[in-house]
Order: sequence, then C-alpha cells, then structure tokens
Amino acid sequence: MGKGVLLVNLGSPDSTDPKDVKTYLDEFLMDPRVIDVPYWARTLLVRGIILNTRPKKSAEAYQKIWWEEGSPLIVLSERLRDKVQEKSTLPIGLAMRYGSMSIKKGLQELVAKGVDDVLLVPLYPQFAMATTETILVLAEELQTKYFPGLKLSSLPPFYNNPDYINVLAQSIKEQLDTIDYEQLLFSYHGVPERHIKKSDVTKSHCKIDGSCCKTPSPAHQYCYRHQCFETTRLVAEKLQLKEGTYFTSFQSRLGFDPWLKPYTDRTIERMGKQGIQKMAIVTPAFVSDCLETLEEIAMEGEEIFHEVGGKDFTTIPCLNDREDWASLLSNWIENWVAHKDPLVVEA
Ligand SMILES: C=CC1=C(C)c2cc3[nH]c(cc4nc(cc5[nH]c(cc1n2)c(C)c5CCC(=O)O)C(CCC(=O)O)=C4C)c(C)c3C=C
Ligand SMILES: [Fe+2]
Ligand SMILES: [Fe+2]
Repeated sequence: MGKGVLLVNLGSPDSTDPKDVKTYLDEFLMDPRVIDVPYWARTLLVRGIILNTRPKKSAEAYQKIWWEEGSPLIVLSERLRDKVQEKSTLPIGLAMRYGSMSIKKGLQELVAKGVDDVLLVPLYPQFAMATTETILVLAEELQTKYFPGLKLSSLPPFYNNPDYINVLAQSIKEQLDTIDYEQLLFSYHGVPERHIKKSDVTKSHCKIDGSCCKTPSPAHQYCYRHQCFETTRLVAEKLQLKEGTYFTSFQSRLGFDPWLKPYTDRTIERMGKQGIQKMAIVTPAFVSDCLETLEEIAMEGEEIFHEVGGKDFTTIPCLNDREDWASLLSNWIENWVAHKDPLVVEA
C-alpha cells in the first residue's frame, strides 16, 4: 500500500446546456458552506428562485468561454495534474468539489491503484469556508462512510508561502514587462461578509472595518479577507510595486447580502472614470482560468472599462499549468512524503 495525491478544484458543468448548468448549480449552491442559511431557506432561495433564471444566464456565459476540449477550468486542471504526475512517482489524481469528477470517484481511483494514504491538495491559495473547508469536510465524510482504512492529510492554504509568492509574482512580471500600465488590480473572488465572521475562531476579531485584517490574530488562519490582502501585499513587495499603483478588490458577488468590498466591477468603473487609461488585472484566488476570469473579468470587466473611457485592459492569466507552478506542487508533495512540513521547500 502507499501514498497518493488528490488535487481538488471547484468543478464545472458537464456542458453548456442549461440543463447541465442547472444540475451543477444545484449541487454547488445547495452546499451549506456556500449558501449558509438553514436547509429550508436554502431550498427556497436556490430551488425556488435562483435556479429558475440563473442556469440560462450562466449557460450563455459558459458558451462564450467553453473550449473544444471542454470547460477551461477542468482542462487546465487536467494539464496541471499531468505535469505534476510527470514530476512525481506517486499517483496524482484530480477531482472537483462539484460536478461529475467527484471527490468520491477521485478517492476510489487512488484506492484502486493501491493508495491508503492521501494528501488532499485544495487548489485554492486562500482559505474560505466555501472552498477549502467544504472540500475537507466532504472528504472526511466520504472517508468515514466509504474508505475507513484511508489516511487523509491536506495541504494548508499557501497564500503567503514564499515559493508560491515567487511563482505568482513571476507570472505577473512576465505580463507587466510587455505592457504599459497605470494600475494593477488584484481581483479575488468575493464571499459574503457573514462567511468571514463565521470563520473567525476568536468570535470577536473580524470586524470587516478595514483594520482587523492588519492586526495580527489567530483568526487569520481562517480569514479569507486577511489572506487575500496578504497575497497582494507580498506580491507587491516582491515586485516592488509603488504604493498607489495597485489595488485589491473582490468580484463575482451573488444576491443582496453584503459581500467583501470593494467590488471589482465598481473599482474598474471608478478607475476608468478617474482617467486611468491602462490597467492590468490579476486574479490570485483562482489557480486555473475559469468562467470568473475569462468571462467576468476578461470580457465584462474590459467592457466596463471601455464604457467609461479606459483604453488598454490586460488580463493576466492564472498559474494554470505553468512549469514553475507544477514543480512547486511536486516539491510540496515530496516534502509530505518525507514527513516534512509540506509547504517548506528547501533550497
Ligand atoms: C454564494 C455563492 C458563492 C460563493 C460564496 C462563492 C465563493 C467562491 N467561488 C470561488 C471560485 C469559483 N466560483 C466559480 C463560479 C461560481 N461561483 C458562484 C457562487 C459562489 N461562489 C456561482 C453561482 C458560480 C457559477 C457561475 C455563475 O453562475 O456565476 C468558479 C468558476 C467555475 C467554472 O466552471 O469555471 C470558480 C473557480 C471561490 C475561490 C470562492 C471563495 C473564495
Ligand atoms: Fe464562486
Ligand atoms: Fe480580519
């Protein structure tokens, strides 16, 4: 018996058919860590309201970005898995939290290869209840129910890991070196403010007032907002970005609750209205390009910028299957095999 790795990303619908999009959104939005209200209220909201209109709208958005081979998020995750596999002697599996490539199937495939000790790698740099936590909780439930002999460990969030920051900064630099820009926007997927408070282990630290995330606290181990601002700060330090030339915002809000601010769409609009002509945008909450980067940012974001008079809008690709990113993941895996802190890469 032996060790194996399961990379886990968010997942996509099977196709751009509104029926498949509805099936996917139903599983996604009925997750209590995504829409965190009591079951009856979630059912009413998701199945009674959102799923009546959203699948058609989302399907149209997916149609704009879909590739011959399928969903960009899935194809890019598969390419990454293949590159990591080339660099590793362990079986490297890939699963999605929602959709057909389930975590259960991913674990079954590893077990069939003789694996009894799995490192779960949630493909999210920053911790969030709606991403990392839901993967870990589901994997533990599956282990209890179907794989009682399986040992599970997980790679911690790597939002501030120096080697990850190097790779991310390098990927940004390669783009910035080829363009002229006035503002670099770091746009992270948003979450409802309520999620941040729920994840606060101290129950009193997070005030979402702009200052709490800068004050050291044990709450930050699970504070998505803090972790996003830290990723920006560390990349800005690494690239020696001048104060005032970069900014952090949050995208993709859904519904009427307050989400993390400032909002990306309003920030792009503000920058354009303030006379910024050239902006670049990077999306470090996503390791693979997906609907939220290829459509919401690269298409809708650019349209907003142009509407208010902006000119050059450069979207920086996610890490996707970059060689240095695949090498870093395989180094972390080697550390785990050697029983070392997986996130420490020795020189
Ligand atoms: C309450 C709703 C949502 C929360 C909270 C949320 C958090 C969250 N999501 C990602 C990453 C991705 N989200 C993607 C798509 C997407 N997200 C939501 C809703 C919430 N996300 C919806 C309804 C959708 C589907 C598309 C749509 O209808 O708008 C994707 C892209 C998937 C793809 O197939 O390309 C990613 C990736 C993070 C990182 C996050 C919290 C930190
Ligand atoms: Fe999302
Ligand atoms: Fe905070």
